[in-house]
This record gives sequence, C-alpha cells and structure tokens, in this order.
Amino acid sequence: MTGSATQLMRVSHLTKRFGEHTVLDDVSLDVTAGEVKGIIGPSGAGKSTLIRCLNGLEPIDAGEIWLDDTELTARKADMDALRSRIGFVFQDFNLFTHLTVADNLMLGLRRVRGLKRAEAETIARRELDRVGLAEKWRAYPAELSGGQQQRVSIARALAMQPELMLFDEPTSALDPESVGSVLRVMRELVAEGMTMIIVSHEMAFIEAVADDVLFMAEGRVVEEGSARQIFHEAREQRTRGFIDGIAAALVGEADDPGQAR
Ligand SMILES: Nc1ncnc2c1ncn2[C@@H]1O[C@H](COP(=O)(O)OP(=O)(O)OP(=O)(O)O)[C@@H](O)[C@H]1O
Repeated sequence: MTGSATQLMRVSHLTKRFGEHTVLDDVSLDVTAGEVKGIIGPSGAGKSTLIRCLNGLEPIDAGEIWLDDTELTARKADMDALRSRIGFVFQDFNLFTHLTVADNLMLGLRRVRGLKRAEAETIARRELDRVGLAEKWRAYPAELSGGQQQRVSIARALAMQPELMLFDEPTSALDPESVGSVLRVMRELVAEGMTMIIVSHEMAFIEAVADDVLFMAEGRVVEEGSARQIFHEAREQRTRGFIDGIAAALVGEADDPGQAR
C-alpha cells in the first residue's frame, strides 16, 4: 500500500448489497495507527455491516479493504492470518457458552496461534487480569453479568495481540451499570494507544475518545471530521439533525427521571 507509513487500514469505495438493497454505498475511510475512529448514525445506516466487512465477516460487492500492505478483499487473502490481526468485539459478546472463561480466552491462542497450553494460559490470565476479572478464570459465561461477559470478550480479542480493535455497539446489550465497566476498559485501551474503530450509540463516549468521527446515514458517509466538528460544528444539515435529535432526547430523559439511564 502506498501512503504514510503509519496508515493501518484503508477502505476504498466499498459497496455492499443485500439482494436489491445497497447497504453500503461507496464508503471510503483511512485508519492510522493509534487512531480511535468513531462511527455514528441512525439505525439502519449500515454501521454494523461496515464493521463486519472490515473483519471479512461479510463479503463485499465492490471496493477494496487493505490492512497495511495486504488486501483483505483479495480472492486469495489468508483470512485466518488477517483476522488474527484484527480484534472484534460484538454487541452480544459471542462467547462460547459451553466453555469456561479460561477456555474461551485460550481457544484462539491455541488453535490459531498454535501456542502450547502453558503459553496460552500465561497470556490469557494476563488479559483477564487487565479487564479486572482474574477471579472469573473458571467461570462459565452464564455465571457472569453482561458487562463481565463483554469484558471477557474484550480480553479474548486482546489476547491475540491485534493491531486493530473493532467494536460493534459493545454496550448496547448491557444494563446501565455494566456499560460503565466496559467503557472504562475501552478508555484504558485508548490511553494505551490501541487503534480502534468503534460503532456506538454512546455519543458522550465517542465524543470523549474519538480522534475522528464518521457520521453515516443510508449506507453513505455523510460527514467525517474531528469529534468537535461532528458534535458541535457539523457542516451537513443531516449530521446536525442527528446530533440535535439525540441532544433533545437526552433533555427529554432528564425531564422524565423515570426514563433516564
Ligand atoms: N444479513 C442481512 N441480510 C439482509 N439485510 C441486512 C442484513 N444485515 C443487515 N441488513 C440490512 O442492512 C441495513 C443496515 O443494517 P446495519 O445493521 O448495518 O445498520 P446499523 O447502522 O448498524 O443499525 P443499528 O444502529 O440499528 O445497529 C439495514 O437495512 C438492515 O436491515
């Protein structure tokens, strides 16, 4: 790939259709190493689909996705090798429910990275400790709260030592108390300089941590800019309407304490 040495991912002119429905329409974006990119937009904008395409979970119809100098979308791409460089955190955790936390964490290390049990265990314990759940080593996912399961899922992704972490609405399935615990772990990753793409409806969090924000609607990138620009000085009417709508909804919640989170 040409361009700056610090560029980690490049997405050019990506188009994705489900049948007749064009869900992503000519989407382009660049991610530099250490950058935190937030993706926001209304329901159905294509945010989750985009992030699934970036991890090779959805085939694309046109365009290219590059990770460093390797094309993810090439027909002969080694997807296992590429995916082990990209950590993915799903909305619904996606832990294996029949495996303990320990085995969830070690599975990729042993199967994909081919590590011996002792090596895998050292890494897995370190990552579980990092998300504050060392004591849950032998627990099963069902014995954990949603927030704890999501932190295990983050630890599992981190154990593979990814260069890039993708988060697809990581807190939207959680109760309000758990949201804070997951966002705290994510803030620590930001502080450590992890490269992250975060799809989230937690606007205050995105505004606080993102270097760059993409506002999407109907499968297109409507506007991209700094958090300050998107949240306070948006150029596009569509972006302003979305941000103002959220602000109005939050004021409504504050007026009605029964609805407030
Ligand atoms: N597997 C699928 N098959 C058919 N249509 C799909 C599929 N996945 C998503 N879609 C459609 O693609 C569009 C974009 O969905 P997507 O989940 O990417 O949006 P989103 O911006 O993440 O929305 P939300 O914020 O509600 O999660 C929607 O119209 C959705 O119905």
